Amino acid sequence: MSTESLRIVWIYPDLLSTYGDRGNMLILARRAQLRGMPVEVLEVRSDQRLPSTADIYLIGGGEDGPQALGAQRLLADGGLHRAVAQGSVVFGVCAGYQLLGTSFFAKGTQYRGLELLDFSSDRGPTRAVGELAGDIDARLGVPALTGFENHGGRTHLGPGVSPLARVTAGVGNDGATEGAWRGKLLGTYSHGPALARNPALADLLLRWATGVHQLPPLDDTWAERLRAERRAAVAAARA
Ligand SMILES: NC(=O)CC[C@H](N)C(=O)O
Repeated sequence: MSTESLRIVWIYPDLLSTYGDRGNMLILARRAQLRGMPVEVLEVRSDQRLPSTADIYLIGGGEDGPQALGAQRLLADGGLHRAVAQGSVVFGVCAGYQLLGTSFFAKGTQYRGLELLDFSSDRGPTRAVGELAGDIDARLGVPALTGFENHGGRTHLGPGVSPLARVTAGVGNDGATEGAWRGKLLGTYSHGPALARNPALADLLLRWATGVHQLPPLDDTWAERLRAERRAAVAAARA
């Protein structure tokens, strides 16, 4: 951790925050506080400089226009690249995931991404809308992914990244894999919000940020109920 407290930055809430993505910040802060960690949360708007010394950076989803603008601002700012070079954790959702790669499409135009992860995104034949589920890379030690997706993009992974999950319901990157990760950078198409629906993923980010490998367990009764309810909804939609 960079300072006494865990510093979480939410990047551009004015541009990138859909389908409950703000909940990711609330969940991370809460799960850290319940473990006795002091937390500082900073919301950085797109007209502000991005600090490069935070521990965790969150980027949410967005419409094509705000996504393109967000990527351009982040490239011009350079703060996120400096933070990544210093070992910060980054968690990107949907548009915030796509813009971590080399390129993406928005409103029919190809835009340069931040080139922090080895993948590119183009457009799919249809919009992917609905429940998204998958089995997460066993190396991450996190149970099955559950989320909600709504995107027109498809993402093609290069050899420099690993898929976050193998899809069991929905589309994710391309109908086979979902999300991507390398080092302490992780992206997903899951909204819902992703970290409320996948508390183990929130704890993975906290472990990466703090270097603490064993976090005290929390009472996840309500999260488990939500996960079971969503799993049942996916099964019912299939029946
Ligand atoms: N929900 C989102 O963030 C959408 C991302 C992107 N604009 C797409 O449609 O693929």
